[in-house]
Parts: sequence; C-alpha cells; structure tokens
Amino acid sequence: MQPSHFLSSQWKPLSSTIVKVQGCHRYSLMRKTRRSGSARQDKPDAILHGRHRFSLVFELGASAALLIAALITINGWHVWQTYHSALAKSQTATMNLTQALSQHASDTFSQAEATLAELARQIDTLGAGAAQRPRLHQLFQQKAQGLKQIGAISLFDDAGHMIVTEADHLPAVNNYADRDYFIYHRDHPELTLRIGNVVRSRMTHQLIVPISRRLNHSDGSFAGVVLESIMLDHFRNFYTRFMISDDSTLMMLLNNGTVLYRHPYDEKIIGTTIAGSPLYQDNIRQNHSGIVTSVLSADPEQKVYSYTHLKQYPVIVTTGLSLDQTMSDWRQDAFNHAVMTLIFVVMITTVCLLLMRQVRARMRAEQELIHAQRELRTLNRSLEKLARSDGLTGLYNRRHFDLALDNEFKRAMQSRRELGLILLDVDYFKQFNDLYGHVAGDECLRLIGQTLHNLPLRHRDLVARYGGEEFIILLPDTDRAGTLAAAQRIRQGIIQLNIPHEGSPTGILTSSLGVFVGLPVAGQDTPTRLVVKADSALYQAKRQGRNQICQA
Ligand SMILES: Nc1nc2c(ncn2[C@@H]2O[C@H](COP(=O)(O)OP(=O)(O)OP(=O)(O)O)[C@@H](O)[C@H]2O)c(=O)[nH]1
Repeated sequence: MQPSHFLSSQWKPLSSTIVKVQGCHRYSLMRKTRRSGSARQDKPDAILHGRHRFSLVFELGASAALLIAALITINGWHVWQTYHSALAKSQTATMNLTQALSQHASDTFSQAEATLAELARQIDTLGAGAAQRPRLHQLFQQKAQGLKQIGAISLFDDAGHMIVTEADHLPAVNNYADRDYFIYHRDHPELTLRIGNVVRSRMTHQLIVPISRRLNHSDGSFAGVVLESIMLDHFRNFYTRFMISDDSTLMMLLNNGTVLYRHPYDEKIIGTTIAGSPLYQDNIRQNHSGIVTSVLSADPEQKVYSYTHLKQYPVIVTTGLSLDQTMSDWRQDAFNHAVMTLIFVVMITTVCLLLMRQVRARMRAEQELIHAQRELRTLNRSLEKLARSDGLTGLYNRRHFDLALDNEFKRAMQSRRELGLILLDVDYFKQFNDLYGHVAGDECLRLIGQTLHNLPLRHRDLVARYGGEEFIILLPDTDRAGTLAAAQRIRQGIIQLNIPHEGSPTGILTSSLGVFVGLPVAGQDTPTRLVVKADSALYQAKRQGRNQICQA
C-alpha cells in the first residue's frame, strides 16, 4: 500500500472509554473557552472606556459652561445693579439742581412781587399825577438801587405812555401800548402779578423778563401798568455757577412752555417753546414735578430730566442731565466688567479645551495601552501555547510534560494514590522513514498524535510527545488495571490506523509501550526515575519483539 493511501485514510477514534471519567476537557476546548472569556471581558472594557471618556469630556464641558454662565450672570447682575444705582444718583443730582434753581427763581419773583405790590400801594396812595411823579421817580430809584437784578421800574398810564421810570429821563419814544404785558393787563381785570415773555428793553437794549401788575382807578377801571423788568443776566450769572457738561441743560420756562432762560446760554432759544416736546406733553404739563428720561424736540438726545412748577408763579424749572455723561462712569465700569468677563470666558474656554484635549489624548493612550495589553495577552497565550506544545502533533511537548509530571508526582506523594505512566515508541520507524520518506514519517506521527489526542481522558490526564517517535501518557490517580487498559487501547488504536509498513514484520505500523504504575516512594523515587522505569519497560517490550506492552 502506498503511503498516500494511509495518509488520506480516515482514522476512527476509540469508541469505548478506557478510563471512565466525567467531564473530560481538551486542551483545545480549554483554550477556546479562555479566549471567549477574555473577549467577553474586553467588550465591556471598551464600552466602559468609551462611556467614561464621553462622560469625562461631557462633565468638563458642562462645568465650563456652568462656570461661564455663572460668571456672565454675576457680572450681568452687577452691571444691571450699577446701572440702576448710577441712574438713581443722576436722578438725585438733577432733582437737587432743580430744587436750587426753583428756589432761586421763587426768591427772584417773590422779591419782584413784593416790590410791585408796594409800588402799587404807593401809587394808589399818592396818585400818579404830574405833581406826584418826582416822588414816584425817587421811590422807583430807591427800589431799583436796592435790588441789582432789576433792570428798570416803570409806570405806564392807561394809554401805554411811560410816565415814571427809575431812570433820569423818559425815553423819547415812550409808548408801550404794543407790549404784551400792557395789552394783557388792559384786557384782564385781575390785579395779579404777570410774568411775561423775554423781551429786549427799549431803553437799555438788554434782554429782560417783564414782571408787571395792573393798576386800577378807584372805580376799578384800568389806570395803567407798573412794570419791573428783571435782567436776563441775573439768571445767567446764577446758572453759570453750576458746573454741568455742555450737553446738559438748565431751563426756566413759562407754564405754556416758552423758554425764559436756558443754560448753556443760547439767545436763539430764549423765547422759543418746548410745548410740543414729549417732555412737556407727557410730563411737565401733567405733573407738578417729576423725574423722567426723555427728549426735547429740538434736542433729541436722551436726558435725565427733573422738573418742578413754582408753587406761586406760572414758571417751571427743569434740569436735564445728559444720560450719556451721567452714565459715563457706569459705562466705563460696565465695559471693564465686560472685558474682564470676556477674558475669563476665553481663559475658562481655553483651559477647558486644553483639558478636554488632554483627557482625549490620555484616553486614547489608555485605549492604545489596553489594546496593546490585549495583544500582549494574546501573544503571551500563543507563546505559552507554543512553549508547551509540539509543533508537529499539537500535543503537549516534553517541557510541559516534565512540569506536569513534577506536580502529579508531588500530588501522588501527598494523596497516596497511584500514578500511571505509559511510554510509547513507534516500531521500526527508522525503516519507515527510509522507505516512505520523512514527510510521510511526519504525517504518520501526526496521525498517532491525533489518535492519542482523541483518547477519552480525564482532565488531569496528559498526552505529550516525548521526543522523536516517542509519546508519553500521564494518568494520575490510575491503578495498574486502568493504566494497562489505556495502554492496550492505545496500541490497538495505532494498529487500527492500519498504516502500511513494509519494513515491519507485521506489515503495518505498530508501537511498543512501557508502562509504570505505582505509588512514588518518598526518598527513593523522583519524577525522572518513574520515566526511567517506564522506559526500561519499553526497552523490554522492544527486546521481546515489539508491538506489545510491558510493565515495569
Ligand atoms: N519523520 C520523522 N522521523 C523522526 C522524527 N523524530 C525521529 N524520527 C526518526 O525516528 C527514527 C528512530 O529510529 P530508531 O531510534 O533507530 O528506532 P526505530 O527505527 O523505530 O527502531 P525501534 O525503536 O528499535 O523499533 C530515526 O530514524 C529518526 O530520524 C520526526 O519528527 N519525523
């Protein structure tokens, strides 16, 4: 028979059990189980790391976002607070200013009212005839000298002629019947004080505020007007004392919104009206006093306005402080805070991004490390397997067998249980190689290895290639009968392979087996000695004609 025939022939494993064992495990099975176990461990590992990384990066991002949100909220709250505080301060400042101006205006007008009331009484008492006029002139002079704000004091008859004045001479053209105040008093019976629009004096050519009062004859008919003109400069001098920015405004108005005076001084504005402005329409006209952020028609810039009506006179005083100006400190502060916040936000974001990058890099390194560890473990397992197994047959090698024998030897000593050892050698294998070649010899050894591998052994039993064409089987806790039965099965198994061997007297490949069974004796036996004993039994089997089992 050609070697190709037996090489391809199916070898049937032993169907009966030599040594009865429960739950025997193969090396390959153990290896498979261990590999799948590690795969099961690796998968949750990877998931955990993925999740861990995600949650770490997420936590970092969330913390930074929270920190930034807190920072912005705190600074926003601070800016909001300081805005309202600055606004309240500017409102207080404008109201104080308005109060000072209203006090000044009240004082000025009440002095004028008192003067006019006294002069009217004197005129009523003395009369205003030609004889009394020098006396009245003196009186007017005294009053005018006593009050420096007074530009002129004049008396007009019922036709509008100036008949007495504090000046030494009456004007050449001295009819004032066209003046507002004259017309008003002529047409209105009340004897109350009237504060008129600013006009230019015909005598001094200065701007004046005319304050006038009607005079009646004893029968109640119109007798004329007594006038006290207050120089606009009086207000100008007073208003200039206040240090206000150019875009702020101090104003004195008549009740109808006509401007009596305005600081900073601008002659063009004197006599104009703010009656159409939101400030006047929505606030001044409606309330006695108040504070409001508003605009004027002629001045669209938003200002913090405070205003008050004088209690006794139809005059309003208003102060408008530039919102831009009054809030400039707050704006600077808010800007500083915004810049600081921005710097912190940028810093936090940068640090967070760097940390996130580091975490990612670290996680990546960890992943790579885990991967490398896994590969190393796999490599170690393969190396371990390689170190323990025989390359040709896949069985354990001599090195592993020696270690296992050491262990089982010790165990047998301790447990006082017998140990079985079978040493197998292929008969006439040199001839086989010579006849069929080394490749066929290798295949033959592989088939024998497979036969041994398929033996139904217990989990502590071990089959190894001892070297060359020699195999060894270790059977812990096995008595003589069990070991011999196993040896017999093995021998039969090899015969059943039916490998043709023309160099053998039997015509097929056979094997000789040396068996040792016994309890190792303390102080006498060693693992090597047990093998030697099995080997000498094998030697005996060879000597007695091969294809047989001999026991040591
Ligand atoms: N093909 C092959 N041959 C091997 C291997 N290992 C050892 N051999 C051969 O096995 C033969 C063993 O020969 P011997 O020790 O003289 O024994 P034998 O020819 O079997 O004779 P007996 O054992 O006395 O029956 C040698 O020729 C070795 O070269 C191997 O792995 N493959």
